[in-house]
Amino acid sequence: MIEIVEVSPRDGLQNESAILSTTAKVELIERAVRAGARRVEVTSFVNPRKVPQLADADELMAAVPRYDGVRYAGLVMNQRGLDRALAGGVDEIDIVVVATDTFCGRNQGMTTAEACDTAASLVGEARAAGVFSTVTIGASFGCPFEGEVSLDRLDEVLQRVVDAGPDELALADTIGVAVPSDITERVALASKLAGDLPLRLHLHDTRNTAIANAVAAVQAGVTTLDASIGGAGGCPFAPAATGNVATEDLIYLFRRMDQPTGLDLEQTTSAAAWLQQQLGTTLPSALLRAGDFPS
Ligand SMILES: CC(C)(COP(=O)([O-])OP(=O)([O-])OC[C@H]1O[C@@H](n2cnc3c(N)ncnc32)[C@H](O)[C@@H]1OP(=O)([O-])[O-])[C@@H](O)C(=O)NCCC(=O)NCCSC(=O)C[C@@](C)(O)CC(=O)[O-]
Repeated sequence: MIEIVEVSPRDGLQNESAILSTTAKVELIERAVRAGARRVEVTSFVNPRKVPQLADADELMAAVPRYDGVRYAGLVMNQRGLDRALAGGVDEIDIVVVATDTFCGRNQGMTTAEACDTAASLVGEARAAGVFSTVTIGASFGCPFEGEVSLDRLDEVLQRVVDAGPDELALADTIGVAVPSDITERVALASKLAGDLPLRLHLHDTRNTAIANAVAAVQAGVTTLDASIGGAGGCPFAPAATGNVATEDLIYLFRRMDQPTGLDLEQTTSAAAWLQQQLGTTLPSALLRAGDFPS
């Protein structure tokens, strides 16, 4: 079984010029849940001046309906964010550490080492509160400011993140530069350092490699992948960022590879069409353009 974590309400919306209402965000989450999503990253608890698209995180948490077996995650990067996420009743927190100092500074005003220290403290507090934690390492495959991220650098960051003790580790291809051989190599490194810690991949499709990378990830033993309805998304602090791999494109891929995801393709594609209309933009999803096969 491939587990797809739906990130459209957070990553999908954070870089859009249109700001959806809280009601529309709730509808997006409900549509994802109706399509079968069981883990949804619903928002982020960051400085609202830096990411105005998600400034209503507290209101959203108060408004979103809860369903048995569905876990809601919130992105946090500092103590204030954790406090808000816990007050909102998230089931999971996702903490970000960016692998290069330049990008980490632009994203969250810290060096990578400071972000690792912060992550360790946030993980500890989340665990004490009974909340599951993931640490996502941004720019694990390349940085828009520093270029290549060496294996040695990733090794160093991975060790510090593993020492922080999260429940799950994620490698992110923030600017969509990875190719399948990079996935194989870096998943092997993470698996070696992380032991039994569950590993998740967060792929952006900036250079049309995300589907190939998803196949490589599964072949390397990763069974949890992030994806976004319609392929919406991108990091506002990375120049020319584009969206995540589209959820419906992964559902199609894995269905034809006889690897169930538990997600409904028709409902997900219909959610993508709805989201496209809400955002007033053309989303990059292939299934939205071409339709299912056989139809
Ligand atoms: C990290 C912070 C929060 C540090 O926040 P900061 O602004 O550097 O912190 P500060 O201590 O200088 O505070 C400045 C103001 O922000 C407020 N503030 C401070 N923190 C919070 C908070 N949590 N919630 C609400 N307000 C907050 C704080 O109260 C203060 O308000 P003022 O006194 O000026 O009125 C900030 O730099 C920030 O918001 N950065 C945005 C980072 C972000 O959202 N990036 C995009 C998501 S990461 C991503 O996309 C990558 C990922 C995960 O998808 C994987 C991948 O693809 O790589």
